[in-house]
Amino acid sequence: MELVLASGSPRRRELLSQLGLHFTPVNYQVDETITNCSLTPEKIVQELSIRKAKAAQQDFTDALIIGADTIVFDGISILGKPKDQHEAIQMLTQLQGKEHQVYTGITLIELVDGVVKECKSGVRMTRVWMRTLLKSEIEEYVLTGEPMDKAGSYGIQGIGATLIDRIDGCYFNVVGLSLVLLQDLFRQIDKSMNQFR
Ligand SMILES: Cc1cn([C@H]2C[C@H](O)[C@@H](COP(=O)(O)OP(=O)(O)OP(=O)(O)O)O2)c(=O)[nH]c1=O
Repeated sequence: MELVLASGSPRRRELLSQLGLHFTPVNYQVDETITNCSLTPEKIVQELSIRKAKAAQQDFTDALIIGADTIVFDGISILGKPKDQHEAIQMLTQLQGKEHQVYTGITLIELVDGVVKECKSGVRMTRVWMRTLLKSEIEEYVLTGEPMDKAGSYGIQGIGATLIDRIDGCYFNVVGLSLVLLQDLFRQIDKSMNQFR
């Protein structure tokens, strides 16, 4: 049985490697549109992590597939990755000087002989406090390019660290993959990470 990470995110790949796991990274185009506007942030990341894990199913027969999704919620709107620099500036203007929440959903699908044996999902939320930012600081940060592939338009693990006052909850959840949640999902389906080391 092989471990498959259905994600194009370099952060998620680094985090799995950090655990000493051997895995096959794959990246499929998944429709991330949410049509049901009444879905909670929890339900959205759960649903999208399921879609991402399912997309990889077609190419494997015996595998443990990981899918994940991260969004930012400030109590008003749900923020994904910005579509351009203008939107990144808008998001950071909205988030600065207050608290927001980062939600990451993870789904594990166990495939045996091409059939789904187990499918488990979980969600973690981390509270993040961003300091007050000057317009010029936001513009300078966006020009670094760092925000462009990140939910909420910042990366806590990079230059974005200088924008964050404090967090409450799992740091890795903000970066895109709560490792303690991943461990818990392995346990729920009676799998050990050691099998993939
Ligand atoms: C808030 C925040 C998000 N992020 C990243 C994590 C995710 O990679 C990304 C959110 O987008 P996602 O759609 O969750 O993931 P992705 O498009 O990067 O990869 P894939 O769908 O193929 O798995 O934002 C950071 O790296 N640092 C942060 O501080």
